[in-house]
Amino acid sequence: MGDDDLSRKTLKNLTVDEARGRMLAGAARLGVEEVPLAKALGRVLAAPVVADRDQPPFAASAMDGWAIRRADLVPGARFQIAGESAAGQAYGRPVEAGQAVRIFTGAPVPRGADLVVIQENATRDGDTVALTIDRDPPPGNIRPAGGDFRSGDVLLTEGARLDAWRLALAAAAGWPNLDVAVRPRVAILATGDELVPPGYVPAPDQIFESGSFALAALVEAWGGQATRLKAQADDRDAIARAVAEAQFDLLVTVGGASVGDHDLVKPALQTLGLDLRVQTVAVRPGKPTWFGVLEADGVGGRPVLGLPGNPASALVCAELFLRPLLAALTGADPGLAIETGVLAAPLPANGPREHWMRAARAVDPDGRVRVTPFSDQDSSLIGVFSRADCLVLRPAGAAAADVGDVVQLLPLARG
Ligand SMILES: Nc1nc2c(c(=O)[nH]1)N[C@H]1C(S)=C(S)[C@@H](COP(=O)(O)OP(=O)(O)OC[C@H]3O[C@@H](n4cnc5c(N)ncnc54)[C@H](O)[C@@H]3O)O[C@H]1N2
Ligand code: MOO
Repeated sequence: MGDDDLSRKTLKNLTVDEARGRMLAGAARLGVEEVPLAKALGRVLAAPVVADRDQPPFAASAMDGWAIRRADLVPGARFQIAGESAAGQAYGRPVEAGQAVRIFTGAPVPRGADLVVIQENATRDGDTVALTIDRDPPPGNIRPAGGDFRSGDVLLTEGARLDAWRLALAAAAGWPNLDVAVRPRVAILATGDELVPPGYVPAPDQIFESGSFALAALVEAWGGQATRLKAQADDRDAIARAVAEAQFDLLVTVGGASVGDHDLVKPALQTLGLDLRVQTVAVRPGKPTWFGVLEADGVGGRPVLGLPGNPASALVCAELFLRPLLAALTGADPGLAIETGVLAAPLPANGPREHWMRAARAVDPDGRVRVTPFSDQDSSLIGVFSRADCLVLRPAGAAAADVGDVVQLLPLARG
């Protein structure tokens, strides 16, 4: 067998890992741009965020009360009130022996003071205050300077996806703008004579197009900019024209991936110079999933992911392949966030294709995640998918499994 025959043969029936490896092989961050912090949600950091100041920048009071020198606190002690330290308005002088400074939560603790007595334990009388505590709070109700983070600390690393808490950390470190990966432009093309957009009147042999809506939503959630191209009929020239006119960094097609007479997406893209890298995958659902690179423009090639038309096939393979691709194109970790659970229902032995079953999770009173795969796993069922919150992995050739067996699962981010 020549090299060409060998490589062509091995494009078919690839394992999920092999297929993903081929898809990720040439995928790297597309570019970097600076965005204001308030616009950075969901973006992937292209440079670390480093603190250039301690937080808090001063020893700060954790409570509303009175700052004193701990050694002065003897039974029956009464203190001279020397002034006030509020958040944003520090008391400028040191606390002397026998003095107390009125202090509020978040305010700088004046030099000399090493204890804040909460105001519930104080009795003020004119210029003096009597203080008592029954229990000495170990850190003196004082938060040390740099207790949250210190100048020089790496707070967030390159490749981190910005969520609410990471944005708060960058803001707390004083960063108004962040360097982030450019969002890949992802064009989504549905194909099929039978498809009409929601809102149109379908002929009796037509159905409403749904795949591109779900895929666009996933692309946006996973850090890309989605454009839904106008769906095309099963027409090689029309498909090729639509792709040739579109602007994208990554093309995702849905439908027309299989071997039928009307499955024309690959042949259409081959007229545009498609270099096929994955032809089929040993996965259920989603066997006809394919991947290639459009090299017609001679600039290194733009990736194309071909998803099957069956909704469950398209959406399972989006999780397995599209999400990692988008991660790689933005410099984020392309790994799947696999978790484990125990089966709440028995499963039969699996066939030769790795099976990702639509399933629902629940947490036991004892804290174990129990997972129930839906009984009907047909790849056409949108209703089942809409009730799933995870995919259970059944490895190729897995033996029958019982209630209580541990399985791997991929959580779905539900709204
Ligand atoms: N002889 C064989 N037939 C089939 C094979 C095979 O290996 N040999 N594979 C089967 C598998 S597995 C799958 S999955 C499907 C997928 O094939 P296609 O990608 O070509 O999908 P279509 O034929 O275009 O559509 C399948 C199904 O999904 C509906 N569809 C398509 N696009 C959309 C959309 N955007 N929104 C909603 N629904 C969509 C379409 O109407 C069909 O019902 O092929 C098997 N056949
Ligand atoms: O792979 Mo198809 O997605 O089984 O129906």
